Amino acid sequence: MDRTTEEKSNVVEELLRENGGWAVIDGGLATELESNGADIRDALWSSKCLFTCPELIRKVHLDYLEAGASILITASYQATIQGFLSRGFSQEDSEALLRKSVELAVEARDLYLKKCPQKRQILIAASVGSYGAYLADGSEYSGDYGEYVTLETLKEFHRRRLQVLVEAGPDLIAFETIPNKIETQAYVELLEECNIDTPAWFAFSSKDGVNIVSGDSLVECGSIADSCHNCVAIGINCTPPRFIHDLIISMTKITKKPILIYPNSGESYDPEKKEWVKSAGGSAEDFAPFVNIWHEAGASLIGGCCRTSPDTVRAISRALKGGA
Ligand SMILES: C[S+](C)CC[C@H](N)C(=O)O
Ligand SMILES: N[C@@H](CCS)C(=O)O
Ligand SMILES: [Zn+2]
Repeated sequence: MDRTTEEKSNVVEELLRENGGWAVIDGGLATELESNGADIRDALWSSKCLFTCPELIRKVHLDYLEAGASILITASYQATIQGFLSRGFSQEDSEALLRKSVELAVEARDLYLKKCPQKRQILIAASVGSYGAYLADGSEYSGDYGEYVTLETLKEFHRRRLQVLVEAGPDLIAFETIPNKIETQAYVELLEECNIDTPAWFAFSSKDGVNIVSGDSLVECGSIADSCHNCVAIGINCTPPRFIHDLIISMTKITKKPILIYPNSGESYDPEKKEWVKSAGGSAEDFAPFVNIWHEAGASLIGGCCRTSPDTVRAISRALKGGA
């Protein structure tokens, strides 16, 4: 049965209510694909697995559900029509790969719920990585797209991709690792222009605990997201754990919507080698001891991003349930 727009827009609130005020997002999908042997040192990064090893994506989704995640983020972070076309796929096949990312997560949810004695709500969030992710040069961590990339360029880049993902029927759209204000604005305008009624979250990345990675103001970008009627949660992802607390405090001042955080391990990414390197700022491979502090500070949706694993998710889940 088709859900109404109102039912769709309440999915996050409902999940939080059912769960007592918090919910666990999964961990790094790409990281776990690599841990399972996938080679994603490629311009398509993890979206390469959509055509090389789709069954592995389904397995990793299942592993995250078994670890306690209630929200699965699809393998579409770096899946773009332009990226697939440049690799020789047709328009039709490129769109099918985008849909496949949602289908694999839905299949994992169905498999999990079939064998899970305690039924629980599980949401599928269709990942939309930035234009910088598609460029595959690490520019999602600088937000520097050069002077020729305009608001219209970004809207044109994301439009069909967003429509195809929405048509595949996810519960949510996850705009992730958003690096700058112009891309935030592009997403908000596209949701409206395309009459999309699927709810969305906006997750920004920061490397100083104050602004988002481009230097654009978190307060300003978060407020743009907050004013979007599709937006059901705002937060931070792929950001070192040491910055998270201050960022949550900043967000509580600009939104009443649920706040989400899914930090990375604190390492930094080398886009040329496509490897993660220990960062001088120190790393916190296991940030589970902090999650209750972050929850008290205002975050209600908590998970992990790059270089986190099902073990991280298990530890987050245990900590939020009141375990050690
Ligand atoms: C979130 S980053 C680690 C994704 C990969 C990056 N866009 C690249 O292609 O190198
Ligand atoms: N959700 C992405 C990473 C975002 S930085 C992944 O597939 O791992
Ligand atoms: Zn990440």
